[in-house]
Amino acid sequence: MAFKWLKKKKEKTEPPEKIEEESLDASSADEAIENEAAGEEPSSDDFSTAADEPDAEVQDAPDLEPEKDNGPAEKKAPGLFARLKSGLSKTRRILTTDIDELFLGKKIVDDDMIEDLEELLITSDMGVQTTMDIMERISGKRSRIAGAGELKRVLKEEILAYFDALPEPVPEAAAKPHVVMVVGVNGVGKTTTIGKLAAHESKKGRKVLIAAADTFRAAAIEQISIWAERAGAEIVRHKDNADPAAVAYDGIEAAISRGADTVYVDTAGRLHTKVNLMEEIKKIQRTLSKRLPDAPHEVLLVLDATTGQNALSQAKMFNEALGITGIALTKLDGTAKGGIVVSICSELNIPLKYIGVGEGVEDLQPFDPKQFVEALF
Ligand SMILES: Nc1nc2c(ncn2[C@@H]2O[C@H](COP(=O)(O)OP(=O)(O)OP(=O)(O)O)[C@@H](O)[C@H]2O)c(=O)[nH]1
Repeated sequence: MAFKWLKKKKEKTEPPEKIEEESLDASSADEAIENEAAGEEPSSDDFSTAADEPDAEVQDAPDLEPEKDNGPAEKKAPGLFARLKSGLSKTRRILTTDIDELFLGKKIVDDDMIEDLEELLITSDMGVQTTMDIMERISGKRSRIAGAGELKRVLKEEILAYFDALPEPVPEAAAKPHVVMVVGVNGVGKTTTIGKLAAHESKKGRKVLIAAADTFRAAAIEQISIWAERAGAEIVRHKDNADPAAVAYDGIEAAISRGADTVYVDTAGRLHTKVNLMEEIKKIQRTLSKRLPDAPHEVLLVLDATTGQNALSQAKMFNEALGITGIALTKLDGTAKGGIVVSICSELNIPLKYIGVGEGVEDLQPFDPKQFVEALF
């Protein structure tokens, strides 16, 4: 494909900023769908009223009010899907509206339509390579595509094929304690993701311990302590600027002696291009395996969807350094570029485990390929 649309791009009347603004309205419209979701409790996502700062270095979880039951699974599922749809509304608005428009006044897929579709996929951040790949396969099927609905169905099929080809994720209950080291660049949502995962685990009755190994930023220890308290998890923390590997070691030690099921190791955000910081994180990983062979069982890389294709280079470098076993992709609700999910799955051979579609606890969801494509188109 020659990407002829690049030449035409300047002629377009609607700049991306405009699309984002309009999409905000779509987002609120989708909240209505969410509210309709049968029997769903709103998630408790206000963490501003946190309890006092803990003073002991190793702390027990406080007794918290048990969380409200969201009802039986069959009630919960539509609620989660509605959240997913709501979170992906910016991307969906671009993909579906524009695909519908492609077919206005036309009955068959012509060359112009192929070019426009190519542009659409690139705009949603599916990446050049993945887009070319998809377009080649769609071109081969164009005689069978007679309308927008059929085109969306074929696109869903093609995208699902990437998801199906991914390796199986690490099973969660295989080791006790199951040690999860959480890594990523600054501000992608590592701490928040740990907080949400810890809350889910605790809710399932599993004993969770968090090692606050992000000792670089004073506020980070406070932030993770608040999440731990909220989730009913225990926390191991040292003073600011302590050796993060020592915190990680003490975390595993405490988890073994207390019979914790899962340990999350929070690490400081670091640029994947800074050699010394990448060496530091490798040291944390080695230290974990010294105390517990095979640990960390999971190296979870958190990526921010709003950074687009840059997320791919982050993933490649973290993977080279540590061997990433799973990805959590956050902030899909903040972008019209949700196509990055497809790009990540097609270009990296790493399971996408979780996606973040909002700030509430329930907005971090296990990645479900079928639900994702349904929510996308
Ligand atoms: N809208 C939205 N915001 C999110 C999501 N996940 C995380 N955030 C927000 O992203 C911001 C940064 O999250 P943190 O968890 O502090 O990020 P971090 O990676 O731990 O940051 P550092 O420790 O500084 O590297 C916070 O304001 C979170 O609420 C998401 O899925 N959607």
